[in-house]
Amino acid sequence: MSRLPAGAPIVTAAQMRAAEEAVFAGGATPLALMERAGVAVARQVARLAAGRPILVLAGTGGNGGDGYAAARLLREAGCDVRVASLGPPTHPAAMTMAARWTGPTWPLASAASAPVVVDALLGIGAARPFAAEPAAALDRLLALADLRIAVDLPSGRDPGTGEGGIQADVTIALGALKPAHVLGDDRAGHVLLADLSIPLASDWSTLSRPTLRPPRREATKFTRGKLVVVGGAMAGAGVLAASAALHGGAGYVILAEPERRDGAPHALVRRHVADASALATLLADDGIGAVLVGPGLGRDEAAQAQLAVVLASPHDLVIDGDALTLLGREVGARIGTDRRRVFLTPHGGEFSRMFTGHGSKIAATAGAAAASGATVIHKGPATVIADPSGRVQVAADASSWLASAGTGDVLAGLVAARLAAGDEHPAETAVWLHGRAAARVGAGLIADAMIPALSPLLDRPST
Ligand SMILES: NC(=O)C1=CN([C@@H]2O[C@H](COP(=O)(O)OP(=O)(O)OC[C@H]3O[C@@H](n4cnc5c(N)ncnc54)[C@H](OP(=O)(O)O)[C@@H]3O)[C@@H](O)[C@H]2O)[C@@H](O)CC1
Ligand SMILES: [K+]
Repeated sequence: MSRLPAGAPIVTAAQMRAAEEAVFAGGATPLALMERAGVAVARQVARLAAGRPILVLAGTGGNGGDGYAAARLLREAGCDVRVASLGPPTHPAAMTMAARWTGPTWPLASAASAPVVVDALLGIGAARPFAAEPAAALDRLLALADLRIAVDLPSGRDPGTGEGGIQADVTIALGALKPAHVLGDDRAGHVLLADLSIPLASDWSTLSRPTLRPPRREATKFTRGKLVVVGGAMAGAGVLAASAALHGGAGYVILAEPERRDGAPHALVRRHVADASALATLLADDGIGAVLVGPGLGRDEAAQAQLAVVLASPHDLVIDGDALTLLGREVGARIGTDRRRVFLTPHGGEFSRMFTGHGSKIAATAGAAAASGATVIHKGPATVIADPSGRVQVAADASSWLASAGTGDVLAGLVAARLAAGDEHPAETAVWLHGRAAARVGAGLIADAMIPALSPLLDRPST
């Protein structure tokens, strides 16, 4: 997945159409808007084709209209362009664009391929799978291409969920990103966003770059963020989370462990907490900024008792791993968000054990946040962060090397550190730091290696 623009709105197909209607109500014509799309597509295709012959596959709707417009502009610019048509356009503006195209045109079934194929068959209006004949022609034409550029969406991809569609190398998103550009598999390839000057308002966006500031001059280790990480049966998970919290900006991190252990990092304050009542005593401290529970916790009775103590404490919470599974469907009833902030960090399996999600990953996560009153950080190739107010940010371009043991513990520690340190957007900052640290470590990363990569990011947030 490509590096997407930060803080870019993500809209549903319905929101996109409503935004277009508002532009038309303001006086622009559908033909003028389609021409803008054609200009944006032609510019990118010319750059990417770099002189190679181009075949534009044109559908019958608005997406096809964009294709005819781009084909004309590319031909006027001196490119070698042909069109393969799915059939006569039915969309009024597309009919005009097809009439303005005077270059060579073949039916899809009998067209020869080209090194660069531009897929302008279906965009947000894809209504059903292709019939057998166009599907076979499409397979043949795409198989012979060196570069496959999709206009707006890879044809057949569900705009809302990112499921299905042809395999593209590059997708030019028109006007705004849709969920299909950030969710699902890699079939959209490298996503480019073409600005068509369509005003948009959305609660959903790609992840924003965080504002990171050094500690205040008068800060102490305690005011910078005092965090308790509740460790459990798997000692390494707690240490990873606590270490990430230290390197992620918390001033004082206590790792509460069921057994006496020591070792690096020595800046970590280790407390032996033999049972739930000892944990309750430790948590009876107003100076605690946040508590993290879940990494390596286990799922036995002792874990249940620890979790109950954490939930009974008044502190802001980050709940991860086994603790999420222990909460299951009761999560909303048990966490109590009226007097504190709660952050849940499930991967897909944990999410489905807690919530009955509907619709796309974005919609399901937003629904989970609204239902539970917590901020939900739904991890995966696209990590969706939804808060109870309906605000959603999506981090879709993280390294696939993050699919590795312990990286979730690092993320949970980071969220907890930012929460304890008073960051206004702890989830967003943590996910951003996590993604950037992974990028710095690169191929073959292990979770331990991400931790030293975190601190430099606090100093140079723009890298
Ligand atoms: N957003 C913007 O601001 C702008 C958007 N613009 C562009 O408009 C696009 C949306 O246009 P759209 O609404 O006409 O839908 P689109 O994707 O062309 O598909 C509908 C057509 O495909 C057909 N069809 C459907 N399924 C099919 C199948 N399986 N097999 C075969 N045919 C099938 C369907 O036919 P029907 O179902 O009526 O038989 C209908 O003709 C958008 O993605 C963007 O590219 C720009 O022009 C301007 C600015
Ligand atoms: K397309």
